[in-house]
Amino acid sequence: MNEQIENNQINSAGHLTIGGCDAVELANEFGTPVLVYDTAAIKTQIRHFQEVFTQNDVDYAVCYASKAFANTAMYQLVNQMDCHIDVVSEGEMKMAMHAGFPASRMTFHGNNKSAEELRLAVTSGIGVIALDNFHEIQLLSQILEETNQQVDVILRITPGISAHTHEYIQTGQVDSKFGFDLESGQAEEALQLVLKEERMNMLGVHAHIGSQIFELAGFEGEGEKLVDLAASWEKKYGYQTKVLNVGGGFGIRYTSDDRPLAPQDFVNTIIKTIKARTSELGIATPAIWIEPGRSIVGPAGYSLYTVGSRKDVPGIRSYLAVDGGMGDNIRPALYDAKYEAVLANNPAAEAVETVHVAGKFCESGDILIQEQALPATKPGDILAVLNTGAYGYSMASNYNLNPKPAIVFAENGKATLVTRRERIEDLEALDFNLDGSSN
Ligand SMILES: Cc1ncc(COP(=O)(O)O)c(C=O)c1O
Ligand SMILES: N[C@@H](CCCC[NH3+])C(=O)O
Repeated sequence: MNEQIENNQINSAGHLTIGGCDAVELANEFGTPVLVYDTAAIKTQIRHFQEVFTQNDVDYAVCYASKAFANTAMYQLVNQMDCHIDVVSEGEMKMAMHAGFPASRMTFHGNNKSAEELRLAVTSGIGVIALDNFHEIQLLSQILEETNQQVDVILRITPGISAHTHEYIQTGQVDSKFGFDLESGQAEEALQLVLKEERMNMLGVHAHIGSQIFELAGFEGEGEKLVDLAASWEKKYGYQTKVLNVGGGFGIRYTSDDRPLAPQDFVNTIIKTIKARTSELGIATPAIWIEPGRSIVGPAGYSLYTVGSRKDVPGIRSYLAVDGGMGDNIRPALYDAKYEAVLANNPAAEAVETVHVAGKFCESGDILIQEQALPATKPGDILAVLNTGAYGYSMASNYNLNPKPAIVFAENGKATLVTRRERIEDLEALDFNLDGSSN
């Protein structure tokens, strides 16, 4: 049996359970593809992050990076857990506020925030704006003047650290579209500008070195660089950094071969690194903020699909097709990301063959899993792809006009539909006829 499944995740019917709910019954009730979250797992991970800060006795904020997965219920859940959130668009900001999430606990990120987005942020009382570039400092300055507002800001810097992860998801290295470069003095120039802005309250510094990182070294280097920067700014400008936001990026287990540290262990090391360096340099330890996305929602998510057709290419391989694919999970096609699946209607059955799990999209690259050992399957079986909670739904598309899946939250044997399946009518509603009339 797949070692990522717990023994207590198989019920008396021999089916996989998620949050105490029978996965086959969930598939029957809500249809497939459906994305199911074990919400207890989300809460437990958030608590682990919170505990590691309290154990180390530092001021902190756990800012859930909502780009990893956002819907109304998720914003409400993280609000209940006293998290902050990171938002990167008008859409994320508006949905979070609509869900009742207070703007004061939001950090607004992005490398090309529009004037409208910045205006919405400041007039809604956004907690923090993460300044990313010189154009934005100027734009925000005008908007604050025009709206007669004040705002807390942090400077996003690129610390020049290349974390060992897929090139597309590295963001902290020097050659990055995000943030102010440290080495060339851009970050310091940005500080000088912000300190002159009476309507901007300089809260601190932010860095994010990449995503799905397994090694500690990058985070240690990041922590040290941020403290060194804070110390040098204090010495030179008398400016005391109140917040060091170290971003997210804590790697998770996708396949049985992955052996990451527990996410909170990365954070423990970051906290210890920062405390040691601040004490060495004789400055106060600022509050430490983290922005985990993947580690909060990734392992909690399961994508349920129905098995359909099959193609056996003699002597080469077999393709087992499911009713979703790159439209609901682009990661294998985009990053060559690896996943594992289990047969939800019999997860304990012995594997008898290795197949390619193919999606239904018109693209040869629409292969969800390259090599998956599985028991014998037949059309109608339910396949559960594991650890699909992060950057699946949030990067979903309507390629081939396939509607996006439904989302269900499961906990203590109770399943709640939190996002209904998209209907083709939802997409048609955006369109007009050829002559421009309503259709
Ligand atoms: C600024 C920022 N913070 C946080 C995250 C979340 O990263 P992860 O989901 O890897 O924890 C990202 C995405 O990589 C990001 O760009
Ligand atoms: N979307 C990426 C991570 C990038 C995060 C954005 N900074 C993934 O699926 O792994």
